[in-house]
Amino acid sequence: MAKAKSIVKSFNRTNPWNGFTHLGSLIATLMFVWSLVRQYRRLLPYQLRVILEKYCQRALPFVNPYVQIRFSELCSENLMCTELYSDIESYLSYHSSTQAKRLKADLLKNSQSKLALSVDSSEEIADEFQGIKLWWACGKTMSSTGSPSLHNKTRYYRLTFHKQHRDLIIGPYLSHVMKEGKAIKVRNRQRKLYTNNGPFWKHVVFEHPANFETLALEAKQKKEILEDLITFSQAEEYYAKIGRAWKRGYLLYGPPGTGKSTMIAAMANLLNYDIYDLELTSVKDNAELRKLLIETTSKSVIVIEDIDCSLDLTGKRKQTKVKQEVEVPKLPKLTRPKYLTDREPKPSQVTLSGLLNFIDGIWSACKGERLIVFTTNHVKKLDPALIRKGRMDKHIELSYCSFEAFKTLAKNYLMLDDHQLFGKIGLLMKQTKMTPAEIAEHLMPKTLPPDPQVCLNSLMQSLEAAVERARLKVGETIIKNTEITAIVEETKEENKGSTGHTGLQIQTALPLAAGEQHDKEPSTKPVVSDD
Ligand SMILES: Nc1ncnc2c1ncn2[C@@H]1O[C@H](COP(=O)(O)OP(=O)(O)OP(=O)(O)O)[C@@H](O)[C@H]1O
Ligand SMILES: [Mg+2]
Repeated sequence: MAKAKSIVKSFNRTNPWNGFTHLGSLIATLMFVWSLVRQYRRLLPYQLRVILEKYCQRALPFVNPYVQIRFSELCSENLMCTELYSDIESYLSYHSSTQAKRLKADLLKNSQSKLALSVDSSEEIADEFQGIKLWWACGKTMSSTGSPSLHNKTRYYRLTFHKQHRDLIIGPYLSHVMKEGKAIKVRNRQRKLYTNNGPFWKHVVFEHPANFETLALEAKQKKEILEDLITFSQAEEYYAKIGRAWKRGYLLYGPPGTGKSTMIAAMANLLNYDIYDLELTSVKDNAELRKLLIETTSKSVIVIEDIDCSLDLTGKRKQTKVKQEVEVPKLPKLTRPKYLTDREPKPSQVTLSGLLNFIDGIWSACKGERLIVFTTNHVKKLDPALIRKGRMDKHIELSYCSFEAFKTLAKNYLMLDDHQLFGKIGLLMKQTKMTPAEIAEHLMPKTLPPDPQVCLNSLMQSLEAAVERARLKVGETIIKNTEITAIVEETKEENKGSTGHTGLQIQTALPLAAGEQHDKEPSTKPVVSDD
């Protein structure tokens, strides 16, 4: 600096052209050193690099072609700083793991095995965007709070780039960093399973191993569901363009043990979503339901299992209420003190319209992607308004195990692609119905290492027994039907004898054969109706 001052002085006093020459050569030297520092900074020791950078920047404020932006971890006025800082942190952690020589390693929150790598404070990372080179470094500054009780050092990331790329870096590059950082965070986060205890959510780490590969389903159905889910998860812009909230409803229905809950876990694993398992019966009223649902985060599956059992959502709520009012005798107020009655579990006041409002109204206003999934064993019991398309966009029937689905289970459980018993098992499966859960239980190894023959034999015996039971049931049904037909004929004859014509039309509801549609109630009584 002293040399620069003397050059400026001599420039004023003596020959001006001489001074220009000196000043020019000094600037050229400094710029040369500066460009060397920038280019080979990673080869220099950290301390030397910091000193050189500091002096070069001081000496060349007016010719320095580089711009720097600092992103602090904490800003008192704008809490979004932390969010931005953490986006950059995940972006750099991901890129640094292949480039940086000095990294910090921490265990991921709530994880015993996953490592989170981040850039060490003395390390610098070069990045490239559309052919332009830029550099990231991190550091610490003393916080302005000065409070001894708080961490008084604030971490920051510093981005350096050439000033001619200012617009490109401030605009598209930083949005790219934020978007990718967020996506990396989502990929690496520990997913959670939330359950509600009254009006509050509690959570545990969600680590269900289910996936679509191991799910026993017909290939066509599996492909359709997978495509639907992936299309949904990638359609943020499309949903915005058509003016619809980014949400999708799935109704999974079918007999117990056909994989409804397993499919929900597979969906969450596929899309990297959290699960909110909503227990409607413990929600006091519609206001509490609203509160719970507003608290759910983006990228989540909101599940209401066995929706037909959760509440009376069949549209007959009023009827039931009136009946209850008649049946329950009112006790004098003094019989139970208030502190006791307050603690008694009260029946939920959540109504069908409350639930519908939530699906269509408030929830739609919440930003982010969400799936809502209802499951039921009795789809016919549900109010059509609840499951109409637009609310429950996709209805998926999970039914008894097909031979194709059985082969998936055999591969999962016994590592078998084929076996001599497969043919016979296939034939038996055509004659009876068994759920994947039942089949899986037979395929579960009884010894280690597993003996496929033992497991397949056990399955075959069970299938044969089921076929035999179904045959007997069909026999009983035929006998019963013959009896009913005889009674009907007799009644017809009697009516003819007394009136000369059939004044009543008699319909017979025949009993269902074994394995018929699950939610049809079998009835053996003849239904009589006036014509
Ligand atoms: N389609 C399937 N693919 C693979 N495994 C299945 C399938 N269906 C059932 N299982 C096995 O059976 C067990 C029970 O299945 P799951 O709990 O998903 O049935 P569900 O349809 O939810 O039954 P419920 O109606 O009683 O709730 C699971 O742990 C899983 O191992
Ligand atoms: Mg279930």
